[in-house]
Amino acid sequence: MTDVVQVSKVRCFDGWQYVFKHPSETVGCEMTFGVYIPDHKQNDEKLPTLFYLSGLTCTHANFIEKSGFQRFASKHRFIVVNPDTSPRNVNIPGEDDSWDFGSGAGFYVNATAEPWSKHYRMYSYVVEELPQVAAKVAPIDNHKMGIFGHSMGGHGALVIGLRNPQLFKSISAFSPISNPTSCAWGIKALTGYLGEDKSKWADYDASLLLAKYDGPERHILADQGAEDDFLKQDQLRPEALKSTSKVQVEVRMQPEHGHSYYFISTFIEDHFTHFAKQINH
Ligand SMILES: N[C@@H](CCC(=O)N[C@@H](CSC=O)C(=O)NCC(=O)O)C(=O)O
Repeated sequence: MTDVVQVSKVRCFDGWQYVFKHPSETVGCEMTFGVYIPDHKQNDEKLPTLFYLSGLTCTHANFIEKSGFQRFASKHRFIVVNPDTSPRNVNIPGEDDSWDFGSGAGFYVNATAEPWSKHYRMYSYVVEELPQVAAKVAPIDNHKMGIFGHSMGGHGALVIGLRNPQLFKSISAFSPISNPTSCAWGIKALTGYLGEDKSKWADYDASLLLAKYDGPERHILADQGAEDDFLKQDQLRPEALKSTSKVQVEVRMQPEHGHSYYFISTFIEDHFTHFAKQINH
């Protein structure tokens, strides 16, 4: 028996877009996530799987409804799993007061500061619980998993991918918050969730993790819109993502593009091609 409940199922590009919900042990509330499953042989065939992390203010729905990813997931026969961006309705005073902190803004950290530490554990949710829960409803090949995301979710994908290279064989991002210890969004979130001691923040900063990464070689693809207002406000700082001997970081500055899902949908195909290359090379 499974405690995962199907919320919806829609036919899309030779596959099915599902939404599920389940009671999460990790974050202590009900969590909703999307799963796209392309048509495949029914007999025990496991499929490569991409996990997508969304940005500030998003639920599971933004990516499903706006990115057009299903066409390419179907073409490559990849499963795609995408969670919500935070716990919700957990009765923390002020949880719904900001668009860049609390609900819709979990920042993919395990909070240690009160009153957030009991529920705001999105790092462990994505790394430990979500792959297991999703595997109850989809034929995930857990040797061929990758992670990508947008903005706050791009930060989450970079951090989680770099810290868990055995789990996630591919990493890519759209307009990631690349250096959260040095931008306003990141400083607000890390102070609130982890406390004032900045030495505790480094494990959640991709640019700092890159400098000390010593795992298997990686090629990270990051697309960035050159006209993105958040880039101009210095929230994203892609220049902080430096290649190392172990990690080639390819930041593609895309002229005339902004931060929105119009930008994501324009380049989404390349992130599926990137994943295909990383798991097959
Ligand atoms: N406060 C604004 C801006 C919110 C916004 O732009 N969110 C982005 C992610 S920003 C970094 O994580 C987003 O993906 N929005 C969802 C969408 O569908 O575009 C606002 O509330 O509009």
